[in-house]
Amino acid sequence: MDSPLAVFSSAGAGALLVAGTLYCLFAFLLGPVEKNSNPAVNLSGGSIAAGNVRDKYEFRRPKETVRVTDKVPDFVDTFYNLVTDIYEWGWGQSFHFSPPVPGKSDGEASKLHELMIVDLIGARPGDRILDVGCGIGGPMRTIAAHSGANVVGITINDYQVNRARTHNKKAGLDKQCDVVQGNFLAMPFPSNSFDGAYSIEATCHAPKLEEVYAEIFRVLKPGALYTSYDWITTEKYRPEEDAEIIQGIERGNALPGLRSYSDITAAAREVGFEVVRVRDLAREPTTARWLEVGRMTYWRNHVVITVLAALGIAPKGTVDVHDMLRKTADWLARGGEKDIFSPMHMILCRKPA
Ligand SMILES: C=C(CC[C@@H](C)[C@H]1CC[C@H]2C3=CC[C@H]4[C@H](C)[C@@H](O)CC[C@]4(C)[C@H]3CC[C@]12C)C(C)C
Ligand SMILES: C[S@@+](CC[C@H](N)C(=O)[O-])C[C@H]1O[C@@H](n2cnc3c(N)ncnc32)[C@H](O)[C@@H]1O
Repeated sequence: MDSPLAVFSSAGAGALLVAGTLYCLFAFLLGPVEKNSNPAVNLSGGSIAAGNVRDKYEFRRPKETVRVTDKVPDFVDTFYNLVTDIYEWGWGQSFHFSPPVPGKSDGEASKLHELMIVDLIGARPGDRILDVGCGIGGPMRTIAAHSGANVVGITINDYQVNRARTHNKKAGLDKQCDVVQGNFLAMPFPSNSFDGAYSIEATCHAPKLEEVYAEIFRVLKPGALYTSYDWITTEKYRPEEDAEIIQGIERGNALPGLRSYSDITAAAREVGFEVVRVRDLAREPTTARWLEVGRMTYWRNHVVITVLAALGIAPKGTVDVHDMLRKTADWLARGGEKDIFSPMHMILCRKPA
């Protein structure tokens, strides 16, 4: 007969095995902890009450992209209420793409892409830098920590302001990083008050690019630099063949209409900027490596969200939003593969001294 100690230790080993298996399954389903500063159990509708998420999603699902100029900021705000938690959970704290860097992980490549901005605009300790359309502040924290500059971010979405402030505090950067809710088409900042500015994949939400550029121009000090990574259609885009792909991208990302690469330089010059440099950072390699959402990842996330929504932990409607994002990812990949679309068209401008 087994000694009581032996029985106890084999039961203990069994329990440990079950616990270990459950933990691995849980970690597999919810994703790696370091990536998910926002675990799946926190998925919400942003500032929209959980019970209203489905109605709001129905509201923002028109077949046509919203093009009525004065409705765009509200529409974009609703969009970010619906997607912010899913983005943070499934992508991270930086809501943008980045070119792959050989030998570096996706996270490292994303940081390098953000750090390039420090060099481009020459951000230095003590400078006051503006982040136009800051999301939940991933890039802001990287740039502030690396450069020693103070960064002020603006986003239309109140929920993102709260997330960004929480993360700034956690990172010990709340003295250097400030976030305000507001419309980048009419910013609550005095003229000539920033030493530099940048925007990452945000000005594509502006119905008229000249309007947001004019605001950035106004708040920059003379001689200061502004850089933008923006979404554009490339010279290979043929509306008669490719319109469906571009409309798919616009619909799934709350864009009022993608602009051609040539419109970017024209808009910058129109508001008075000197254009210093222009480069498409997505052109090599030509495949859409910047959007590799594996099928396994999608299905894992789909299962997690479906279960959480069925249990009433995630709001009803989250499954629809997630499904919409998967379709969006397909349109983005098709646009990238055909080389008719880039999310990383870089422009560097100076406000004349
Ligand atoms: C600049 C913008 C957003 C760019 C990207 C951050 C997001 C564009 C598409 C998003 C995603 C698509 C698929 C999702 C996936 C189905 C889910 O399981 C996990 C999250 C996704 C990967 C999600 C993450 C963010 C994007 C890549 C726009 C709005 C101007
Ligand atoms: C794709 S996210 C990019 C966020 C951030 N730049 C990053 O890379 O993590 C676009 C951002 O632009 C902001 N935005 C869009 N339209 C805006 C507007 N009219 N005024 C202020 N912010 C706006 C959104 O709220 C969101 O924070």
